[in-house]
Amino acid sequence: MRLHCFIQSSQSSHSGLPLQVLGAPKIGKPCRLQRSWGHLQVLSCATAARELQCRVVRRRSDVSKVSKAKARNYRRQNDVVDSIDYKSNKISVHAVGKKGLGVIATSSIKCGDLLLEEAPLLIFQKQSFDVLFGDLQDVLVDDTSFDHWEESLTETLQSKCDEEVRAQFWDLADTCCAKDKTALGIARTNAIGLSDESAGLFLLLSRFNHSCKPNVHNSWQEDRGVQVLKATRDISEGEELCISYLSFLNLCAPTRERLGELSDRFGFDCLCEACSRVQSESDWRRERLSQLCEAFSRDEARNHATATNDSEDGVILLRLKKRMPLFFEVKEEEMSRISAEASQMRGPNEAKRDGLEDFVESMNMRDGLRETTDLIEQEFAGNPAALSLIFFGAFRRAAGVGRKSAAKSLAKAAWKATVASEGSSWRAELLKTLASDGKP
Ligand SMILES: C[S@@+](CC[C@H](N)C(=O)[O-])C[C@H]1O[C@@H](n2cnc3c(N)ncnc32)[C@H](O)[C@@H]1O
Repeated sequence: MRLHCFIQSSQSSHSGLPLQVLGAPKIGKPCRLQRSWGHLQVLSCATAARELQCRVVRRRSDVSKVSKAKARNYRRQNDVVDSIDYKSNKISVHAVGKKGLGVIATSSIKCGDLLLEEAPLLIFQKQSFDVLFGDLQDVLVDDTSFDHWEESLTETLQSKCDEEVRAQFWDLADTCCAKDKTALGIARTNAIGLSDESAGLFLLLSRFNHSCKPNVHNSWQEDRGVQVLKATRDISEGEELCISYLSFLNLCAPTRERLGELSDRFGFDCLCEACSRVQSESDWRRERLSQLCEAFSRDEARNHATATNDSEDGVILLRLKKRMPLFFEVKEEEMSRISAEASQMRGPNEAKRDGLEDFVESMNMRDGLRETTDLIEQEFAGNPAALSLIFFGAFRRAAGVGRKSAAKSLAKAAWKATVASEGSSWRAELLKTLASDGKP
């Protein structure tokens, strides 16, 4: 059953979801998002899609006058492309063949260049996760729930967003619907996990397609309320800019598994270069990388793989984790604990015996790191976000067994890689401190 059919057949009425309006976070000024969310937050829409070095350029002067209905059909009537063109001297939205629209480099870009900082248009709270990330069939089973969400979202957009932002929202891709777009279909296609507790929808970030060999890294910086996008390698003018919809550990799965995951969770057959080329060598390298990753960041790998139980909540959480494009999945509180532990590093004899001996036995850290960084170079063009994950895992291991000077060097390497992939985030700041004196 298609989503649009379902809407037409539904008779239920809107019972109203709690909504909150927030002022838009100011880029550059720290702002902590409110915790007392309703199901859905709407940030001030006039300024919701703030970008750095990137302004919205309207190629068609009549787009802001496009009604919702027209906006829904806009892409069909106009054969895709160019309804709205977000342009800066570095990035621009264009048609990229079968993938629909995508983001293209309009000039050459250096590794570590900041491409975009964007605040979310919508923030969804945990209660929305099943409708956003659950199986489409399950969402369609309960028509009351579907209508409830559809009407709530539509009304929110209508009442809280100006016409221009509404047109941009309705212009986003909706891969759930065969015919007319729905607000929920757009949200399901474009919403992105921010944490275990929230997801967001971004107007420009939504135009970035996925690649299993991404050249852009996006990180959610909660203290500033923005997604920060940075180039993970040098990029030539005209190249498509792609993020990863999968976490790093999932990117290390063999091609067939990745294709299955992307098809199951996102409903598309991946056309990226990594999935299109001859796969055997790449699959071998990724398999080896995932073994090494697991050794370096054993805890995160375990959480990532098993952060579920048989409950529905557990399954949704696991799906969310798998689609969070975070390479560096460590919470702020956990980082504080780690840094506190690191500041009191104990000698090897006092080190905990919970598997660390196995680790030291089975792996020569230096050789392991060299092999890992070589593989990341070959498979992911030296992606600094992947490197930061590895160096941070190695730092934790070294700190855990009391190898203080190795731990400091690894914290320094993790700090540099984090700055390259995220900028001066709180994680980078903490790593910098750990690299200098081991204390937060
Ligand atoms: C968040 S949107 C990305 C922007 C979208 N292409 C557009 O036209 O607005 C996600 C959708 O883009 C398409 N897409 C993204 N990455 C892709 C890839 N690697 N291969 C094929 N399709 C892709 C899929 O249809 C997917 O559901």
